[in-house]
Amino acid sequence: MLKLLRVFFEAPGTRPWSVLGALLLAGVVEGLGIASLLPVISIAVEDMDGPRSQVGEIMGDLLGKLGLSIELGPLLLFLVAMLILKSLVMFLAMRHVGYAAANVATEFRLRLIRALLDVRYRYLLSMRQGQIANGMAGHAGKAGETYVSVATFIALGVQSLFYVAIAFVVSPAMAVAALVMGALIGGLLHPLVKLARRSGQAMRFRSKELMVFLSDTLGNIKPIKAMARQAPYGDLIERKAKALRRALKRQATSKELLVNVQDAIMAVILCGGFYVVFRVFEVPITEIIVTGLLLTRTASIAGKLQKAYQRAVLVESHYFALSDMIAEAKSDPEPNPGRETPRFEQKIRFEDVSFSHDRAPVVHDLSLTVQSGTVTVLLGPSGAGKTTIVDLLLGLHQPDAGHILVDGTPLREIDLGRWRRLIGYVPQEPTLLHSTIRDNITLGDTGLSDADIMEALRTAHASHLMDELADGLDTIVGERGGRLSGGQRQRIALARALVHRPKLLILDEVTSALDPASEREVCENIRQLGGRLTVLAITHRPAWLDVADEVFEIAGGRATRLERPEGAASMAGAIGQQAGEIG
Ligand SMILES: Nc1ncnc2c1ncn2[C@@H]1O[C@H](COP(=O)(O)OP(=O)(O)OP(=O)(O)O)[C@@H](O)[C@H]1O
Repeated sequence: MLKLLRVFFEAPGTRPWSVLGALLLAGVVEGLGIASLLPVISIAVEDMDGPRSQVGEIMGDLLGKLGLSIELGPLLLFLVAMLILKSLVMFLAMRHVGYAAANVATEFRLRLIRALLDVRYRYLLSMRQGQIANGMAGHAGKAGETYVSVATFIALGVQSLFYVAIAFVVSPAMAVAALVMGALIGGLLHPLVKLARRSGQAMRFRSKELMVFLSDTLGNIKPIKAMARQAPYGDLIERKAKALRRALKRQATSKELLVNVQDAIMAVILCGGFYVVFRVFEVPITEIIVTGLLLTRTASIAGKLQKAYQRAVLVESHYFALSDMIAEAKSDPEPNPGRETPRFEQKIRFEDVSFSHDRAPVVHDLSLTVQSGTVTVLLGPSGAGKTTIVDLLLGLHQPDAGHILVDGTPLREIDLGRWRRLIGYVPQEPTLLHSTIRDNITLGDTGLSDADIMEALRTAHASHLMDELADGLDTIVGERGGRLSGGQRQRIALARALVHRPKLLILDEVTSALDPASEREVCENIRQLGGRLTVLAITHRPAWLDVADEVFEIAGGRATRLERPEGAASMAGAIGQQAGEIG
């Protein structure tokens, strides 16, 4: 219960106190309306001369102060006015709850994205994309639902509190009896509520598992189809889907059990309670009718209250799973202790750098130098550690030993944000956003003009692409850039890396999907940037040889500088040999 109250008061993007204030106001107004029933009923049964209840007295005084006489017409008008006012306040409060639910889902999604943008890179590597997608889509939507259920539960709770309070004033004995009945119902249903909670958690776990798996499936659909593995793969999916189906069935059972057992228990307890109360206590006729009405209404609200609680319990695990996901990501932010501003005017130096992802070292006592304004190429067999070296230079990983120096300043003393803003980076498998070419190149930076974009596209040998596409820069590239060829995707990714005029351009197998002629042109364009741009390229492609000033072979965790005594031909041989090893 406390956990659910936390949802109401702590959910992001909501105003709990104003909602609570409106709910209380609605309760007061409704209470006044109901209390005005007492004199109405007294008049109806012509009981005005008999003993009047305390509430009847109070209402009489209040209506007198408002200038209303204790007559049926004005009393009914007052009752109707109060009930309409209550509906209006309730509408405003619950509409606010609906808006707040939309805020909760959106705010959670934004918080998760922001947390992931700032998290330590190693943490991101350990997360599965499907898990994140599930958090964004499934959990966030359900978190909004959780909020609505909790707020509805609180609204009904406030309403029933007012009913019970009035019942107390009208007939304390009946009110006590009602409370005892409520406690009995709650106590008897508690095990079923626990069961519903457990089945909700199991369903969430299974559904997350299946979502992650389905999202991975989409990433693997091409090889599955290419090798005609649909049938066995379909069986695998079915086994996982069956586990979710079992969890859903258990959830359906516990839900229906709760609803129907609740109705049965309530019927028994209410009838029994009424029998005892009416036999033991002699209650005036007006009080019997009013408290009867109040308690019937309270019982119906208690039923709704129970359902809202049950709904909240079923979906709360999504809310807390997402909160935990965000808290976990926030608890592992990327370290950035450095304060120095890098200039990068001379060189980058790796000095005896060692690093391991797990236990086995990937980079071991590695030393190499990248001179500013040159093109440096890293070669090496697959898995040799080339991408890891680049990741170390980007500050995504920290060396276990040794130093990376930028113009003599250790990278760990340099502010990583400022350092990375000097870098243009194209990863091995560039993935484009499902958006326009403009968005893909600027990544949301509105300070970049179309002229900047076109210049970057020219350097990436992709400006002619704009003439071929009907919508030019506004062309939507499709999911993961699926509407473009592999080579076109790489060129857009290259333009993205060049558009903010970096000082250091890092290219990880960037021309691997290009035809030799396009590759030569890209290399030549990059060569022409020489002097004001330093290029560090991972490649197996001989075309890079013509533009490389330095070539390092990465093997056994170390870098060996390849000499160029016989000129380009021997280097081409070396690169060709590397490419052969990879192929
Ligand atoms: N996140 C990681 N966790 C554990 N091991 C990793 C991780 N990333 C890479 N490795 C391992 O580190 C080694 C070097 O990987 P890296 O990607 O740097 O090689 P590479 O030379 O760039 O290979 P390729 O040419 O195939 O891209 C490999 O053995 C790889 O399995």
